Amino acid sequence: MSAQQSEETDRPTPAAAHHDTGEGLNTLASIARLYPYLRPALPRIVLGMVAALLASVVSLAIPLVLQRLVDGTLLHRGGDRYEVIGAAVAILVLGVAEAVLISLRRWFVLAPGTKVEATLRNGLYNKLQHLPVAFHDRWPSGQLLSRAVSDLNLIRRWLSFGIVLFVVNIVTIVVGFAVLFYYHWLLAVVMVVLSIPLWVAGYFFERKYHVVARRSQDQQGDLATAVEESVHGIRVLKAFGRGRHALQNFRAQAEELRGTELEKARAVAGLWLWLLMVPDVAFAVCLGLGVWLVSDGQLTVGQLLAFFATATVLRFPIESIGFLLSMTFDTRTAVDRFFDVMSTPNLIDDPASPKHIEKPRGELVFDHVHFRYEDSPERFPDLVDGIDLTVRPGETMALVGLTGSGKSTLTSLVPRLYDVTGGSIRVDGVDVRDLTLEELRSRVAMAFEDATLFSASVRDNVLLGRPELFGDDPATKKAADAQLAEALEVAQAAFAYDLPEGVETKVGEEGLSLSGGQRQRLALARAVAAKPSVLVLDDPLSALDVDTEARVTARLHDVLEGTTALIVAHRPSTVMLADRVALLENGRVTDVGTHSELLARNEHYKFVISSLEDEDEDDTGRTNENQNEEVDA
Ligand SMILES: Nc1ncnc2c1ncn2[C@@H]1O[C@H](COP(=O)(O)OP(=O)(O)OP(=O)(O)O)[C@@H](O)[C@H]1O
Repeated sequence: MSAQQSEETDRPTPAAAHHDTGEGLNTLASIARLYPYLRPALPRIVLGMVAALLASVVSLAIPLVLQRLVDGTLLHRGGDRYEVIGAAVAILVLGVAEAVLISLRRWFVLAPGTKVEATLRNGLYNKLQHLPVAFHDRWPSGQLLSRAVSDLNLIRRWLSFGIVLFVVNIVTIVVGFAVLFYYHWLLAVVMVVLSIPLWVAGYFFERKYHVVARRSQDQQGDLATAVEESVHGIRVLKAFGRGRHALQNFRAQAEELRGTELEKARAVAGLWLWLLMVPDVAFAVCLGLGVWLVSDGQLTVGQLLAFFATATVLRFPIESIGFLLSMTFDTRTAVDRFFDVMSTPNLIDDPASPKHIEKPRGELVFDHVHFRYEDSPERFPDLVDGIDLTVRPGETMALVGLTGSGKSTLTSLVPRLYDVTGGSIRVDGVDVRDLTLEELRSRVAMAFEDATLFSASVRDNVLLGRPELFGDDPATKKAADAQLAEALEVAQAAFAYDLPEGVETKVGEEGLSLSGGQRQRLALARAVAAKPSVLVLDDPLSALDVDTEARVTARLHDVLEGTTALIVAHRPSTVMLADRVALLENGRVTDVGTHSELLARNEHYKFVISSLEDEDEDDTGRTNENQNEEVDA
C-alpha cells in the first residue's frame, strides 16, 4: 500500500465496506431481507393467505359434516331422507366455497409476485449500472445474468405460490392435528409419534439441501458465462478450430451441473420417501387401533370415518412440505445471490457534499497519483507509482510508453472508472472525487480502442452522452442532427449516411455488423459529440487504415483546439497530433516535452517510438498484403 493511500483516511476503502453475504443467517432471516421490496405487495399476499387458510378450514369441516351424518342420521335415525339431503347440500356448498377461495388465493397473489420480481430486477440492473468497473472485472457476466433472470424467477414463484402454500399447509397441519385430537386423543397421539421421523428427515434435508442448492445455482451462472463467452468469441473459436475443445469444456461444466442437480434430486427423493411412507404406516396403525376402539365402544363409526377423512385432507399438506421446503431453500439461495450483488458497496459514488466546476476550462492535473489493481500481488509496486502531470487547457497531450506500462489504466482514472489509491486527479482545480459522477462524466468524455456499440441506431449511439438532444420537438431534432453531422464528419464516419436506413440504422450486437474501423469511428464520434472539456482517447484510431487515420487526425486537430485531450498513442502518427508528449516508464512520467524535444534528448523515448514504428510497419505491411490478396482474388 502506498504512503498516500494510508494518508487518505477520509476516503472509504474496500476493507472498511460492509458486504452482507447472508452467511450465518437462517433461512427465514435471509429471505426477510426482501422485506423492503415486498412491502407494497404484502397486503395482497396476506389476503391470498387468508383465502387459502379459509379454504383449508372449509376442507377440514367436510369430515365433520360426514361424522354428524353417519353418527346421527345413518346409525341412529335410520337414514332420514331430509337430513341426508341437507348434509349433501352442506358438503356441496363447502366444496364450492373451497374452490372459490382457492381461485381467490391465486388472484390475490399472482399480480404482486410479478410486481416484486420486476422491482427486484430493476433494482439489480440499477445497481449493476452503478457498481464500479472493478466489480465487473471480478464478476463473470453469466453469474449476473443468472441472478437477473433465473434467481428472480424463483423468488417470484415462491412469493406467488411457495410462501402462501407453505404457511397455509403448516397451519392446516397444526389445525388438522388439533381436529384429530378432538376426534380421539389416542389415535392423534399415535399419528403425531409416527410422524416424528418426518421432522427428523426434514431437519437433515434442510442442512444438506441448502448447500447443494447454492452450488447448483452458482454452476448455472458459470454455464451461462461459458455460453455467453463462446457466442461472443465464436469467430475466434472457429478461426482457431477450437469448437471441439470449447464443446468439451462446456460438456464438463454441464456434466458437473448435472451431478449437482442429481444430488439435489436425491436429497428431495430421500425426503419424499419419508413423506410418502410415514403417512401410510401411520394410516395402517391408526386403522387397526381405530377399529379396536370402535369395537370397544370408545369411538363411534362416524368419528373413525371423520378421523380418516381429516387425515386424508392432511396428506397433501404433509406431502407438499418436501417440495415447498426445497423451493424455500432454492429461494433462500436466490435471495443470498441477489444480495451478494446488492450489498456490494459502491465505492465510486457521488460525494456527500459535491463541488461544482464554476468555469470549465479543461485543465487536467495528476497530483502524485498512485494506483494498483485490487488483485495485484503485494510484492509488486503500484502500477501507477506517483504520477505528476499537468495538461493545460486546450492542450493535446499524448501518453507514450511500452506495452503494459499502464497508459490505459491512467486514462481510466480520469472519469473514475477506477479510483486512485493515492494522490489526486483534478479537473479545473477540483478533485474528481469531489464532483458528482454526472458532472464529472459530462466534463470528461472517453473513447476506447475496443469500441462498444449498443443495440441501437447510429444516432442513439453517437449522441449517447447528450441526453438533452433526445426529444421530438423540431428545435431539439435540428440541434441533434447538426451535432450528429459534425461528430460523424470529424470522425470520418460519413459512411453512416449510406447504411440501409442512414443514421437510424440499428447497429451493435443485434444490429448491422460493422467493421472494426467503422465501429471505432462511431465510438470516436460519440466522444466528440459529448462536447467535453476534457477528451480522453485510449488509442481510438488503431483499427483505421493509414489514410483514414490521417484524415481523422487532421479534423481532430481542428476540433481539439478548444478541448483538452489526453491521448494514448500507439502510432507515431497519433503522437504527431499532440502538442506535448508524456513518457510513461515504470509507473511514472519520466519526461514531458514536444515530440522532437523528447526524440533529441531521451533514449528511452527513441526506443519506444522506434518500437511503435516497427509495429506500425508490420501492421501496414499486413494491411497491404491483405489488400494485394484481395486484388489477386
Ligand atoms: N482490470 C484489470 N485488473 C487487473 N490488472 C489489470 C487490469 N487491466 C490491466 N491490468 C494490468 O495492468 C497493466 C497495465 O495495463 P494497461 O492496459 O494500463 O497498459 P497499457 O500501457 O495501456 O498497455 P497497451 O499499450 O498494451 O495497451 C498490465 O500488466 C495489465 O495486465
